[in-house]
Amino acid sequence: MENVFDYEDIQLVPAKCVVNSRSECDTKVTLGKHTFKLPVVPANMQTIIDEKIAIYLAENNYFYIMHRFNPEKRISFIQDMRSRGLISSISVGVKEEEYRFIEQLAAEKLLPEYITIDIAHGHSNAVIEMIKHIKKHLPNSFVIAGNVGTPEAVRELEHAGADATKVGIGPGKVCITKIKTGFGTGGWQLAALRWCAKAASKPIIADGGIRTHGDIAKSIRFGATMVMIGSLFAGHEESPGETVEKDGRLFKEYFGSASEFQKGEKKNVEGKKMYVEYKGALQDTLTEMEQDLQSSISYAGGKELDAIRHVDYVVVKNSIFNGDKVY
Ligand SMILES: NC(=O)C1=CN([C@@H]2O[C@H](COP(=O)(O)OP(=O)(O)OC[C@H]3O[C@@H](n4cnc5c(N)ncnc54)[C@H](OP(=O)(O)O)[C@@H]3O)[C@@H](O)[C@H]2O)C=CC1
Ligand SMILES: Nc1nc2c(ncn2[C@@H]2O[C@H](COP(=O)(O)O)[C@@H](O)[C@H]2O)c(=O)[nH]1
Repeated sequence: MENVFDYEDIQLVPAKCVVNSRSECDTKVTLGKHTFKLPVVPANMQTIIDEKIAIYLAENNYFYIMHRFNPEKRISFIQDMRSRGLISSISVGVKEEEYRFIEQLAAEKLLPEYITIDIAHGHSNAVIEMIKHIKKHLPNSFVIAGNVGTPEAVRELEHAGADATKVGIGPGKVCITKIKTGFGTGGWQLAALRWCAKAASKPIIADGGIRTHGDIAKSIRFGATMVMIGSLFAGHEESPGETVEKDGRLFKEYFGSASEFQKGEKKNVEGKKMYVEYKGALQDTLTEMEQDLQSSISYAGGKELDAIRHVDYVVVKNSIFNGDKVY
């Protein structure tokens, strides 16, 4: 791999505007059989999403993926979503009990629309076997498999039956995989996304490393259909993490799914905890993301997300912020 770069090293080049107002630009995206308001999904982590947020997102036509860290609640979660007429989108791991869980869903005719196989090193036989198992028992569920960081992995998981792959090993804000193992796409996630997208024949979800709303547009330019985001969704009123007060300011916890706080033990720890300043209502962030993305589409010279995929870009190594901050 040559010419690696990350989000902060890239600027997209504006094209002639074809709208009179940014409100004319449409941020909708289709994944599988459903169309969603934004090409963005909050990370399937315990301090980012819970059942209440999942219901809110589904009711308001945003994509969501429920985490897998309360495995005993998944059946009732699917039943509840179904009784409300909402999409079910859950996560699974690859251990033996997860095979029985998939069989139980099939036996009870509980058919989630989306199932995400969520493990750290997704380029593995464990994931390939789980994709096949899900496709055998729940052939109509849309399977997202990850995480991976190479074209070989994308091709192998697609070949095994995955409907989408999730790209990103170690670029996350609470991730320490890159430090503890020396491996990953941290620092070159955007280039890894481009590399993987060139090999993909199905949608890619870019996962981790998004620090600004402009990074969503950049992900789409480099091949993502959808973008998974943790830290920007942490710290909201609705966020499940603990709230703490420090020097009169409110913060909420955000911890890694492979941290000791998630695992309850210090074994194979590859994640940490941080505190994120309280951000207010989740909907305000979603609305701002939509507006910023509408603006991105207008700069791309189009009316729909697809326009972003065709713009030129320049590499401006580490210089776009010039010391500026958004807030
Ligand atoms: N996107 C990212 O960069 C990363 C994300 N995470 C997140 O942390 C959570 C926990 O992940 P994970 O530890 O995979 O989940 P699990 O603890 O459920 O592990 C899944 C299975 O994969 C095995 N496994 C895990 N890592 C490796 C590896 N490097 N090589 C071989 N086998 C492995 C585990 O066995 P054993 O534990 O015995 O090895 C276990 O059998 C997930 O939500 C994941 O998304 C974690 C790290 C990186
Ligand atoms: N290496 C680790 N990665 C993790 C862990 N928990 C979650 N994640 C990944 O991070 C993204 C979110 O990234 P962000 O930059 O938007 O905050 C998430 O979707 C996972 O892929 C972990 O413990 N270790």
